[in-house]
Amino acid sequence: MAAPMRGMSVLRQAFQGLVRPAGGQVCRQVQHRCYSTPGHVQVDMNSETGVATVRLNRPPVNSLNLDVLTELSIALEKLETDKSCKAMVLASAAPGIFSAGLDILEMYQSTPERCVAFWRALQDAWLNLYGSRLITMAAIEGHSPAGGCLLAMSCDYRVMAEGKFQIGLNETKLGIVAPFWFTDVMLNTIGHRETEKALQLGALYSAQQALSIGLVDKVVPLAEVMPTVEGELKNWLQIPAAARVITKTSMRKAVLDRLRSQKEKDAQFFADFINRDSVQKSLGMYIASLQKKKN
Ligand SMILES: CC/C=C\C/C=C\C/C=C\CC/C=C/CC(=O)SCCNC(=O)CCNC(=O)[C@H](O)C(C)(C)COP(=O)(O)OP(=O)(O)OC[C@H]1O[C@@H](n2cnc3c(N)ncnc32)[C@H](O)[C@@H]1OP(=O)(O)O
Repeated sequence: MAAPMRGMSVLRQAFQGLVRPAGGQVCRQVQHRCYSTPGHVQVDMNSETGVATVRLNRPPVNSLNLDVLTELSIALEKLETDKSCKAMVLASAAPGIFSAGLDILEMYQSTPERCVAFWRALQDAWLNLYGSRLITMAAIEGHSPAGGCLLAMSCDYRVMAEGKFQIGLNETKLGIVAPFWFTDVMLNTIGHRETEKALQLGALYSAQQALSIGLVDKVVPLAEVMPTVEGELKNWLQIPAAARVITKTSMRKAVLDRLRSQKEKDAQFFADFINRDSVQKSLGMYIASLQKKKN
């Protein structure tokens, strides 16, 4: 195993295949490169098709903490600069869940410094995903509330499993407020009227309801989600890449620039907002209600 290089995090080196982290695997084959680390984001690059599958892997519910968001950002950056990569499928390695959204424990009784670091990691992951040159598709094989919904909406296309799973920005139900850039992405996805209702109510939609308002693009049985994504990708891959990328960039630029121009202010605002007594009280009650559900 190569020794870690100075000035470069072990995590980043692991993703670049330079070190083999303890307990992890870095496998290189002719057609597939899998970057499997003890971390929470698995990347499988098919070099024959140019399609990478990125799986969130933080059981039980893929809640997004500082580590997951940092790993996701690094994985996306790496794929962005990989000339052989044309498309990325965002999926989950945990059954029944896409992502439960932000890790609520990162927002509850945390320090202001940790809150700022956590929020910066979320901003970077989102900027990398929403601003990606790649074709991005979400394979939603389970629940996808809040931050999970943000990730899915930030892709170019969404296929969701039918059944009991729900998707939506439910922040108000936790006593918190969807940040402006979450709102912007939802506005771009389902339009003003539906967003206004969805955000005020903190609505969580079934797959069929989500389809009817345009929050997802296709609903299929669970086992068909991945094959459907792969089929749809074939259409997208036929479009000349430069024309598609310019179109995507021009449509998303204003929303991306809005956050880019005020990242630090946004992070400070989050830390201040989340540490308000009233917000902490709401979060505490929400955490208790999640635990009570089980008893
Ligand atoms: C004026 C102001 C203007 C602007 C605002 C400025 C700033 C913005 C401020 C704040 C915005 C912050 C944005 C937040 C976005 C988010 O993503 S918040 C997270 C919201 N997520 C949820 O509400 C999901 C909650 N979870 C569930 O509903 C269920 O767990 C789910 C349906 C996903 C799965 O159900 P099930 O399979 O039955 O699993 P369990 O419920 O049994 O859960 C298993 C264990 O996981 C724990 N858990 C679940 N979700 C989370 C989570 N998001 N974070 C941390 N932990 C989670 C759950 O408690 C169980 O733990 P246990 O086994 O009991 O220890």
